[in-house]
Amino acid sequence: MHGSNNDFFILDEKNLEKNITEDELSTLARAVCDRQHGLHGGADGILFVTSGHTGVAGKMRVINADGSEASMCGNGIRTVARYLNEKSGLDEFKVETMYADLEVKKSENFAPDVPAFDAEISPVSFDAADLKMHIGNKAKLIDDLIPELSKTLKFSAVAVPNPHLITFVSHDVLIGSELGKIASYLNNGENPIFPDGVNVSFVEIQEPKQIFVRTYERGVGYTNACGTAMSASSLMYVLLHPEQCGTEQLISVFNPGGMVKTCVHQRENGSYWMSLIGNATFVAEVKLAQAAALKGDFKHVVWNETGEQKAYEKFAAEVQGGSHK
Ligand SMILES: N[C@@H](CCC[C@H](N)C(=O)O)C(=O)O
Repeated sequence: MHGSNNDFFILDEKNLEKNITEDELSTLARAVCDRQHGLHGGADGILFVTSGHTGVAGKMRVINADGSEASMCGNGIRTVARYLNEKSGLDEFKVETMYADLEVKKSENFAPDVPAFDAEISPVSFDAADLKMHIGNKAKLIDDLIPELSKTLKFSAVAVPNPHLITFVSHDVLIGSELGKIASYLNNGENPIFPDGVNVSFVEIQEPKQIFVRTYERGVGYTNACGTAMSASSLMYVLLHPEQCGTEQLISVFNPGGMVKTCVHQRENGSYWMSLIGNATFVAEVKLAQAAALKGDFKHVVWNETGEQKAYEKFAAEVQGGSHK
């Protein structure tokens, strides 16, 4: 499945041949997601679906391509929402994630045969402790320089709740090599600023209420799109450019894999949350033996295409023609 071509394998615990250990889940993610030797060209991660606690339709765990676990995945939760919607028949329900039970609902199709879902992205925090960010004794970072990374770019850090570092750039910087340089350093596991890594996004404002987000993800690398990054970027856009866009206004967020819509909300207590609305595309139904998959042996995989990708590609080509990419 994918959201904006940010692709995943959904693995439902109910379909396992036998219980999987934490180490095996991580090994499986590395094996199936590998872009060279993985399953059908690999993926950005595994979304592990379990039943969850009372009051939710299911629980989503996010295992990155490198086997690490993330607290949230914005594009992923829409595909899990669709998966659970088709299993339960419910159009609106909650999904348990690492830190919160999040509201999801079926949305209007983005285009013919391009089903879409709307997901709550929350909780939001700017605190260095939540971000596991160490920049001197700074408690937060909003539109500020990090001289070790760049003499000119100003960064903002926000957890939604996975950590994001965001900077607004020109078109040339957006498509240049600086994102890769900065993000690979911050995700090398040795740097003192984000020792646990961080998702890094370069954002171009294309016109009022329209941005383009390019992301290098922790645990993955360059991705077609990152839903939490697009939500975090929308929040920073509203906070830093209130003259262009406020809360409760729809934002078109373009990315290398397509386009989503976001909306920033503020609760009475001042805290923020975002709606992330975008496609939830099922590419194929896949069957493979558990033991073979763990060894990275995909010779006997059964891969049945749904046929949905064609409609998505038509939609993506149309919307990308409409962005200023
Ligand atoms: N692609 C996701 C985010 C996945 C997790 C991320 N790599 C992390 O480690 O925080 C999204 O759509 O939000």
